[in-house]
Amino acid sequence: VDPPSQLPYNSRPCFTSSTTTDALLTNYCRPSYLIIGAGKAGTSSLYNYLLDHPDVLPADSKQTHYWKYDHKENSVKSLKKYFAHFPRSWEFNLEPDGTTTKVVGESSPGYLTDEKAASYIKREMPGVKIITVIRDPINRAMSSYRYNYLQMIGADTRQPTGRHSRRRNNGKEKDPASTNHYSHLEAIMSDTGEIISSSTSITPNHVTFSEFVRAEMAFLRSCASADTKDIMKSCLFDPSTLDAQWENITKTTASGSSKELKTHSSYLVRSMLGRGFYQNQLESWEKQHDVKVVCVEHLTKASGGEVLADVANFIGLADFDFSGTLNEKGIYNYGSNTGYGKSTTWDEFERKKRAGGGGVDESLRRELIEFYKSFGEWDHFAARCGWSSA
Ligand SMILES: Nc1ncnc2c1ncn2[C@@H]1O[C@H](COP(=O)(O)OS(=O)(=O)O)[C@@H](OP(=O)(O)O)[C@H]1O
Repeated sequence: VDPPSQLPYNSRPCFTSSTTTDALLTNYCRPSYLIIGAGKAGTSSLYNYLLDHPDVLPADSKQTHYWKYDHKENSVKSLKKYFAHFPRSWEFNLEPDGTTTKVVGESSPGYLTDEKAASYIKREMPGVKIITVIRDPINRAMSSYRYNYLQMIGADTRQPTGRHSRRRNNGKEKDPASTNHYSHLEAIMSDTGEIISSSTSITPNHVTFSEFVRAEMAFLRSCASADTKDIMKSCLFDPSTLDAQWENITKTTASGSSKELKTHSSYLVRSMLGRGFYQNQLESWEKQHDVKVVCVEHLTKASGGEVLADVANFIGLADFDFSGTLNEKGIYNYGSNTGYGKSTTWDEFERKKRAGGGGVDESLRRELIEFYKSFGEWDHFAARCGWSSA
């Protein structure tokens, strides 16, 4: 447990006429904490759990992705657009000197992969507390495969799950064949927990998990610079290397060209393993910010409350008893019950787990552990988070 922290901005998150010369920003308030990722590692749960603290106010949405997409504008007008996602000063119970114990935050998983975001955030919100939730990278990759690939290429029977799916059909009619096809797969996934990696016979035109990760391993091995092994810089930021990886998937999978590759979240699919290089991504953040790393494996019904108390302490909040939070709130964005504000009860979660399936084949898992080890990534967090190395 770290020593208690101070709230950012000397407890003055809001711009008042005495703290800003920019009339446009008056009464707007800055987030005091950002959950920067990792995607599919439990960011929705952490965001929603923290809202239990009486001094944490909700933003208008869990994620804005502002610092990833809009920061280039770099104008007061654009900043105002960002701060408009958060409550205004009158909701913060400001003291006459502008201080408050209340905070607001947001949770945009795309920030972690973007070292430029680290600098922009530092410039505009110095002292903001940075939180990352991480997860066994192989389980994270499987979750991403289901959500960013399987669901996206056939997201027809679901509620919208974010900006990607809202864009998906451009308002056009859905293809009835694909609706039937994937609703069948989804039914199988959610009802019986059938193993996805062996479901080729059900959906012969989708790329399997094993095909994806094998292609990505080959790609990352070939482009990561041998001495630094810095995969973020060498492999994931250059669109041309990503295109090469895409082609590689088509070449290396049997009848690859007839498989359905296109999805609106293609970047996320192309970096299913890459986004599990947590330490590599965190380096640029840790140089500039106070960073707290949380293992999702510790966010259990039994002891998740202590982890949350530690996170609250890190933000600078007053002590609060989170022991009932996880039990009450359940697990957010679980399995096919996707949605940043959608939760699944622990009983349901346990039932699905007992039903089994959907996991990663043992020998492939061993191969992936060796892969992460060869870059020095696995050993960084495996013991601390309790990832199974067997
Ligand atoms: N408390 C707790 N313990 C264990 N696992 C948990 C917990 N909370 C969320 N999760 C799992 O995290 C996955 C969702 O992650 P995110 O909310 O970050 O996804 S997203 O990137 O915002 O779409 C999603 O993983 P999958 O179910 O494997 O897809 C959730 O089940």
